[in-house]
Amino acid sequence: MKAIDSTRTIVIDDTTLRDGEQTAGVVFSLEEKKQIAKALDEIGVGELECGIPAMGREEQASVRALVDMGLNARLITWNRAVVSDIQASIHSGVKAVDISLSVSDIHIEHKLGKSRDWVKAQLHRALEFAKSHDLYVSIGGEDSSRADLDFLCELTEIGAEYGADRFRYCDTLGLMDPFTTYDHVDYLHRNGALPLEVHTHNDLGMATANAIAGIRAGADFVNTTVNGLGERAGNAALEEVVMAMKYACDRPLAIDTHRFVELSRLVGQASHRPVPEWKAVVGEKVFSHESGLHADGVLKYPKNYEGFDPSEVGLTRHMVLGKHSGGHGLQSRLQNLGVHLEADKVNFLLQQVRSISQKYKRSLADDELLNLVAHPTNISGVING
Ligand SMILES: CC(=O)SCCNC(=O)CCNC(=O)[C@H](O)C(C)(C)COP(=O)(O)OP(=O)(O)OC[C@H]1O[C@@H](n2cnc3c(N)ncnc32)[C@H](O)[C@@H]1OP(=O)(O)O
Ligand SMILES: O=C(O)CCC(=O)C(=O)O
Repeated sequence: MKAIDSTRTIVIDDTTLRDGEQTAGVVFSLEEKKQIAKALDEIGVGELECGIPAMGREEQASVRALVDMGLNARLITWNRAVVSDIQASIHSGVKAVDISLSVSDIHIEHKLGKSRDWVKAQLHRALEFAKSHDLYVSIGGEDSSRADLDFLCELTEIGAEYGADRFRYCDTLGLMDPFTTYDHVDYLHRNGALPLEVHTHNDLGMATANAIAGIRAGADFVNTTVNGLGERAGNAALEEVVMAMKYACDRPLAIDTHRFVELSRLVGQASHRPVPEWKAVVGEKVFSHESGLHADGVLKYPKNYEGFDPSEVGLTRHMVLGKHSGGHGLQSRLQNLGVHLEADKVNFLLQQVRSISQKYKRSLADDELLNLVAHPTNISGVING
């Protein structure tokens, strides 16, 4: 497995506004799209895949409105390998397009009803048109992970000949594991003729791992969505890929992570897909500590049980009292509340905390703890609600 060379520039192409909005039932208003685009741009995301102009006038107007914001990020649209789709993108004002074609035999036969030769000819036609309009082009290899890798290499050669800028390897159905993703992308990196982009889906829960594997194997562009929104089980989550690059790969990207939670909540609301409390990196409770040994460890030195500081992504730490608590965690909580008890009283209180937590199947609030300190033997009398 290769280390990620520090001289490589890895570009995030975030597709919250395209694949994210393709999530069944999700629609962003123009105002929401602008807020999301602005926030992504401000934190340093390099590219935004921002819509599908072929859908019609309203989508074109929203892409145009994003273009008019004058963001630093490159705006790119999704297009079939069809001249009229690309024309619609030009009409919307973007200077970069993803030109997508199904590349697996399954799709070529059973979706397009065509042949590999048709795919090559269609790509050629679309590229000639796009390049005659000076567009930056990523070739979108839909269903690449089920395609013949040598056919993909052939497509990159056609792409290079007609001026395409990169090839997007798509695990469209999210069927890959990181090891095979690595092997495929590595093969294309060594034998293909274009820089690579990876687009991974989460159907087997491996989108982020596969995105990282693709980068390790040589892809310089990676697709993400905020909260991992996207078709079916979603895409690789922006916040996960960025934090994994920093902490799993020792290769931080130039992204301001402090606004991840703000961005996550914005997209959660706009998509009507609230963010689960346990969502990796941005879930409200992913820095909550209840278990005795963990709480003790965190109180002594947070890095004992936290991979990074919660403030780095805009979260805060919660110390929770419940069934699994230990004496140090309880003592610390009491001290924060201005209560000082001897060790034997703390031990007794801890047993009461356990009983309450088990009986009511939850943790204890501060006022319940204070009530318990005042009335240590009256368990049912100290509980809220
Ligand atoms: C894996 C992905 O996420 S790819 C992105 C998919 N995103 C979307 O589909 C969302 C937006 N899509 C749309 O608004 C519409 O589907 C449109 C505007 C693109 C096309 O609409 P319609 O013309 O009504 O066609 P419809 O979607 O029903 O069918 C798709 C047609 O495009 C063809 N097609 C599909 N992909 C491609 C491609 N990459 N290149 C060329 N043709 C394609 C299909 O074979 C079918 O053609 P047919 O009519 O000859 O059978
Ligand atoms: O660019 C493409 O070809 C399709 C991208 C995509 O959304 C996918 O394959 O899942």
